[in-house]
Amino acid sequence: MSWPIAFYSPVATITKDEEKERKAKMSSLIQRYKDKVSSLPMNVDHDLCKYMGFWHFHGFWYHSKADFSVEAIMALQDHFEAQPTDIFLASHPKSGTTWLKALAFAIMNRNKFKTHSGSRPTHPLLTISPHDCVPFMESESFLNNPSFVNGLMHTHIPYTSLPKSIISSDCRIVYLCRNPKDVLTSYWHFLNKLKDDGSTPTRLDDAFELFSRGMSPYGSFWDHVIGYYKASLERPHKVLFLKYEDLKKNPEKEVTKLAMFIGNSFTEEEEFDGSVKKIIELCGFENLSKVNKDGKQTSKVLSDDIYFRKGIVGDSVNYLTNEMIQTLDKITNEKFDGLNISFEA
Ligand SMILES: Nc1ncnc2c1ncn2[C@@H]1O[C@H](COP(=O)(O)OS(=O)(=O)O)[C@@H](OP(=O)(O)O)[C@H]1O
Repeated sequence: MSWPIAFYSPVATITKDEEKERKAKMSSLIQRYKDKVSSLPMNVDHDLCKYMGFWHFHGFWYHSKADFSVEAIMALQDHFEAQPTDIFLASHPKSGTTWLKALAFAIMNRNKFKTHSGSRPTHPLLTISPHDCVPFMESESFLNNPSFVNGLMHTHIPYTSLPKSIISSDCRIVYLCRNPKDVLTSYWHFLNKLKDDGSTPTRLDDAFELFSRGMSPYGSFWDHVIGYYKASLERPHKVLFLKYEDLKKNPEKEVTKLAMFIGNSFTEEEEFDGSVKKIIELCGFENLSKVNKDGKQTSKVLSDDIYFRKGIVGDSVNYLTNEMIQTLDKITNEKFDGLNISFEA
């Protein structure tokens, strides 16, 4: 079966009729995958699945309430054709995706848009969300209209479940990893922000129990990290492994590394004239959270401000109990045993 439309179409310009036709074909294709998804195993063995159900697919868990993603992954696996020049940003949810999107977009488009000048600044990151600058592959809007600039896309798909062409085309992948305790803390806050309809908030100990059993969207968190980490050792020129904590601690070094890896190294002049610092500032939590603070847009599923909370390292100590911290540290030590992955916080 071939994809009903040309799937790879950078910044496609299509007519309204073509768009309508594309959507109709896409929803019938997705419907076929929905039938497959309904036969996947779920975490029904657990009390919490009443309000936090997860499908199990190719060794990872996917939130059943956001069930579109599993169909989308199946569709992408069967039909997505990556190009060798594409750049894929990858992360487990709540690991700093928004930040990575902003940085990669700003680096790749630094000669195109103005951040500061006497005239009106034109940089998209001064007015719109990083999520609108870099599309999320397994989303409905991307599948319906796969347009993007510079071949830059983001995915949460685990390495072993990526569409095969992403590996075989030899394109580059940047993975951002974060301390699991902060990932859980961020995810739990996010879950409850989603419930601004007054429904019962998710309790932290419930979120903790599921997370530590590997049940987070695209989890287990640890297996997600291990997949990309090992790939970065096997294919260092094609897979770059970054850490949120390193970006916080030494942003210039990490941003320079990122720019070099994606083929947009800073020139000596740029390093000298403060260009790296300007990008870091533009993509910093302070600036982006300000730009995206009035995020309630009716046309969007999620508001822009939902991706910004504190943006710091180690906030988990303010929420997790000592017992939770010890359990997560133990899992992390066991899972990452023999791997050079560690976190300060
Ligand atoms: N620019 C910048 N710098 C540093 N940190 C940032 C930035 N933007 C977002 N954040 C923080 O990242 C957390 C959200 O994670 P993600 O962006 O991965 O979320 S998502 O997966 O796209 O839904 C979430 O972390 P917590 O504050 O710990 O909840 C955000 O605040």
